[in-house]
Amino acid sequence: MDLKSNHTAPVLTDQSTLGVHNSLLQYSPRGAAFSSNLLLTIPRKKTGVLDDIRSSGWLDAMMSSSPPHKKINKDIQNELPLADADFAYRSWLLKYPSALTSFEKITNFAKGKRIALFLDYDGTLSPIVDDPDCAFMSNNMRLSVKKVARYFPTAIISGRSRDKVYEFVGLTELYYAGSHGMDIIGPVTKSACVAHSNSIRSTDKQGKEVTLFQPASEFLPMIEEVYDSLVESTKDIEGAKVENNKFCVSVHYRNVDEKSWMTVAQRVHDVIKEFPRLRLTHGRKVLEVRPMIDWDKGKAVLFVLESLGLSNSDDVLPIYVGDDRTDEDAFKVLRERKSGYGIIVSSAPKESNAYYSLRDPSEVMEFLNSLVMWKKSSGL
Ligand SMILES: O=P(O)(O)OC[C@H]1O[C@H](O[C@H]2O[C@H](CO)[C@@H](O)[C@H](O)[C@H]2O)[C@H](O)[C@@H](O)[C@@H]1O
Repeated sequence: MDLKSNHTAPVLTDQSTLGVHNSLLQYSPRGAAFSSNLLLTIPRKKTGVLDDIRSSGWLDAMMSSSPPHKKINKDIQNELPLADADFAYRSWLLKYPSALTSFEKITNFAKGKRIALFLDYDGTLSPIVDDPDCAFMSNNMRLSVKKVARYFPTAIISGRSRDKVYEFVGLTELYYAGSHGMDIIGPVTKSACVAHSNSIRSTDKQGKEVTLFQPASEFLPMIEEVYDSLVESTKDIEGAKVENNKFCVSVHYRNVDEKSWMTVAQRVHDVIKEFPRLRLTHGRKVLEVRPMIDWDKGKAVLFVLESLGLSNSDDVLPIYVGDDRTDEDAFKVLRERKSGYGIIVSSAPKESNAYYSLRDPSEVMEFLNSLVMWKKSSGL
């Protein structure tokens, strides 16, 4: 990869919200009707590091950060018996209808429009597994993504490093955005050049000319440093794993005994307090450390649409499918634009900015296959 640019990062402007350091702010749902654990609190007082961690809601967020994927007899988030959990899920479906049962409605709306597809990776195209290095997507899923990309421009928008997610997906016909959209590779088009002054021409692994956009490139040395510090400071916590996602770092605690989650939070807090230009967000059993810039998956979606010449257009229908809190930024952008649909992938009720839902990656695959069938049969 040929990288020459020295970009200036778009600066996050809401750092002083409620006078709280941004690293202590996290995704706050619109109002958790089903799971009160999802209501995250903002620290009222800061008398010490441990107080910060307890009162900031880090632990609450860590507890509620992912539905269980192994235990099937209980909804651990609410400790509801199966029948109640099922009832809660069915009630939730009234607010976020299944994209499969609403398929006709979606395609009716898509008539005469060009669909642009955005897919998150972990938990959307591949099931959540204990070892992040083994989150492989199935061959059937790969085939479905390949087919759908023949008909609709398709981009993967992941928190992973772009190289890693490409390694997992392995399809050259897609656009890729890694590090929560802070590392985007797309086609060389006229609109890509004007899409953002920070875009540069580069070459991909196949030697093809591409447009590269890395709004946080100035943070690379800092991310390397924080990665090394996090590895060092968590090395004695059994099960903790630190992943370098190039422009952000993930600290996984899925395999850490729950009794030590506080220690994980404490160590991460201790490290990032030395880096005031970094912030922390919560994912599924993962703490994500990233640059404090005004860029997220939502901005990445707009960037890709613009690069492809598909923005500002009434005849484009963007669809974004994702399962995590960081995907909410993209759902929100589509909702605010009043064009396009967010589809949340979840087997448990949770508040979202999405319009529709799918239960798990197997339903995502069914949805992608249905899009292909619809397109073929409509002869459009
Ligand atoms: O935006 P995404 O593509 O969804 O990436 C978000 C994070 O995904 C990965 O972690 C998650 O999936 C792992 C594998 O199933 C799982 O072990 C982990 O608990 C999940 O949080 C990835 O490893 C992270 O770096 C991404 O930030």
